[in-house]
Amino acid sequence: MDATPPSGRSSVGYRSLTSAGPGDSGECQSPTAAAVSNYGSLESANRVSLVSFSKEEDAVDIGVAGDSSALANRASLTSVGQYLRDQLPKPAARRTDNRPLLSESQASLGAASRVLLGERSGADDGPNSVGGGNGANRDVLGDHVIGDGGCYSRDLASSTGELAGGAYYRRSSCSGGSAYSGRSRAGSARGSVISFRDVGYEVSVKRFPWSRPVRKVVLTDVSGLMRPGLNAIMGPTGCGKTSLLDVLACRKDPRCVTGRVLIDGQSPPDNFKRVSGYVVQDDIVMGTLTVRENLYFSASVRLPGNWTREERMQKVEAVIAELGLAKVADSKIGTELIRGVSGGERKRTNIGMELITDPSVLFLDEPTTGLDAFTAGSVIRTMRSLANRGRTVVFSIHQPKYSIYRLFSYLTLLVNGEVIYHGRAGSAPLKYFKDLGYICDTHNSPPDFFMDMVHGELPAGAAGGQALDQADPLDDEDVEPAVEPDQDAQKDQSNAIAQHLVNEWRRSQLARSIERSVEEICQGAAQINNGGGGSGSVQTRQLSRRAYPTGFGNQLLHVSWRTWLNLFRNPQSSVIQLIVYLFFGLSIGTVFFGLDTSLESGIQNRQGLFFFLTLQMVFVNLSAVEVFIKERAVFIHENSSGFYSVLVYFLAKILCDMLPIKTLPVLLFMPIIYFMAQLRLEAGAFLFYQLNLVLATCAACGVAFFVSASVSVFGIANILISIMYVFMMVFGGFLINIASVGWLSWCRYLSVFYYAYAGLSVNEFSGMRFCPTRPEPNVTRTCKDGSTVLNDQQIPHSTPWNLWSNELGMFCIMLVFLLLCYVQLCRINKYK
Ligand SMILES: Nc1ncnc2c1ncn2[C@@H]1O[C@H](COP(=O)(O)OP(=O)(O)OP(=O)(O)O)[C@@H](O)[C@H]1O
Repeated sequence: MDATPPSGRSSVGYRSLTSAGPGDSGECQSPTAAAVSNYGSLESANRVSLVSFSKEEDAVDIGVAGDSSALANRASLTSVGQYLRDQLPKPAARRTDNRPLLSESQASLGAASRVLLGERSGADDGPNSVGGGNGANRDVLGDHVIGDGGCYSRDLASSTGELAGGAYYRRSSCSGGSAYSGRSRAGSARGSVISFRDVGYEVSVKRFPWSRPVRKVVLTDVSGLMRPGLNAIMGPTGCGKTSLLDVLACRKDPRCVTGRVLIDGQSPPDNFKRVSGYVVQDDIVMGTLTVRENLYFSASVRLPGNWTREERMQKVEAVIAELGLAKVADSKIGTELIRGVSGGERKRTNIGMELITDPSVLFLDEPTTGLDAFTAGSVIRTMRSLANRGRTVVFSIHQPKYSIYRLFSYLTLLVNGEVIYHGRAGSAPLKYFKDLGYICDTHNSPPDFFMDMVHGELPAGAAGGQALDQADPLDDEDVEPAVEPDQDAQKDQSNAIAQHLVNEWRRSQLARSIERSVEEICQGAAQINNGGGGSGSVQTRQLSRRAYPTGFGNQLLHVSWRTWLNLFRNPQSSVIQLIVYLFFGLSIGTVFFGLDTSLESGIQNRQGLFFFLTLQMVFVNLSAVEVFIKERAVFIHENSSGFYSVLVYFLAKILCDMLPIKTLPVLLFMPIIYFMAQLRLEAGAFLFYQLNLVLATCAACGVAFFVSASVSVFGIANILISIMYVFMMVFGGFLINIASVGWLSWCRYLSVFYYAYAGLSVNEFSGMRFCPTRPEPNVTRTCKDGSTVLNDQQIPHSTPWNLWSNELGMFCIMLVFLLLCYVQLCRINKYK
């Protein structure tokens, strides 16, 4: 075939896949890739990879064989001794666990030497090993036999007590050794192997809230392995990429998931979400904080409590260096108002937040979405370098450009929730599809080819087994004429092709081999469980009980610190609130200036003033409904990832948001009104006035917090809080005489307005006397006591309890709604 790129066209990026070579049968394939795509020839793959790749990036064409060869290459470039030293865990400054350091070193040394020597670990595979079993398995997971995969085989066996090196297993497994007890340097994590069998995911969908739920199948019988390296999940939009990623990351509601997911051959521990890294699609770092501050926050709450501040800082610096963020480390991330770091740097900071714990597995949901091509490339290269250091990186991606695709180690292609390919990336899938009669045009990028294929948009011939590269398909005569597509026919065709590809995959040797391997892993897991659990499962149970890496006090300190910093650096809303209070104080003080005790105006003006005061104290809290809605995504992610407990987050909001932000303006500016209006000039009465207003605003804020924690949509929350406040206002006692509403009069006890207004009235009117100052002809008017005014309004006032019961009422409303708010925060669905 003629593999020469057409002149004048950019083909540099495709060169490695388009060159002819041994085993090349016409599709986009390089000699090295072609050699390795023959799954049976593992040794030859190693040999080729060892001599072929001088650049780390090139190694990806052959998947893990490439990874291991890259490691070996590096080793040969430096020196074997140095390489081995690099692979060994560095002695910790102070041990925090009682695991034997020596056995860790021995395990790693063994692993490293096997990589260097190219030893096939099948030789010492245990009965449960991935690489063990029949030849077909060995072919499929041949890549597994070397390096990390080989470690896995030994690790699984070690957990049954057959081999030494259990410490290694515990560290690399998702039971979280690295997260809680390891003090490894950045990048020293060992990737776990995720095996999944017959995974299904179904959701109930309602067209309208009142409709009957309809079951929607999102994933069907998905099986496979995610190994150390860069594991991409690709497919057309809506095919279930994110769903599969979430199922593997244990972030989907288990009630909707069927099948089995194992981490390093064992069931994921309860705290798997906390020991693995998960980077959500939308960036959720605090925009007002710098890159370093965000990372330090993660280090403060996610690293074990016995780490010193210096050690945490070192870890942060290591992550900054690892992700190439040094130049922007002290720049703010950015908000709508603050211009911050670039999109790629923001994404890398998100990744860094997860890398702080050295997770053995890192999940990323569409990490390139919203980024330009260059930035997307730099993010994937960052992920690639993390994978090169031994991590298992699993991510969903839509349709990357070629230069990104060539960095993938493994590829999972989904269509309509089913697998059509799972295995090495590079040229291997092209060969697989070519065998099915779908040929990648020499000008086409593999990701584009996959999408065209599943959508039935391959040019005639390419889907029929004929190579298009006999003639240049971009010659004018060969360019297909633009035809208006028939949407329905196209959809039918694409569904038919998708079904055909799914059937072919199920029938394929590759799929069966992978299934057998996964089956063996599952059986191994069953044996471990039947045998009372290996050391790994014991570790898992212990870590499951220990919910958070740091204590309550430490979490509260750092979450409060971040909340404060956020408020301090984003002062607009608090400053506006202060200005509103100042304006309100001065304007109301001016209007009600120097209230007298005349019968004509003294009573009415005081009642009007108390009405406005109460109104202001309650309705100023309308803005508080956004508190939990705005941070909902951050809270869900951080809480489910084990940053802090719900109680810590809740208390931090009360201590740093509600108390200072709500009470300070009241204490500062409401005395203006008191003294301008010349209310009762007694210290006790003044202090009671302040207390009354503070409690009123806190109770109203409690109601707003409850609504904010219950609803995720700001518009709905706004309507709900308005309705609740208006309901309370109706029973406040100043718009309607409470006694006149009959049996509904009990509703006043649910009203902040009622308590606040009654408290102010009793405080002011008790003991006062209002007398006529302007005589009116033919009318005899007498003075009126304050107690008569209160009696007229059905406000009890005869005992001190009548006064203080209003404060207690507001305190109880605040407490009840805050408790309900806490319950709602706990109830928020933490599954995606
Ligand atoms: N909780 C859910 N409720 C209803 N439908 C859901 C739910 N989760 C997933 N789906 C549906 O399942 C399908 C697959 O969703 P998923 O987000 O996994 O796809 P995707 O391949 O990641 O899509 P995209 O590339 O557009 O992000 C979609 O049609 C989606 O609407």
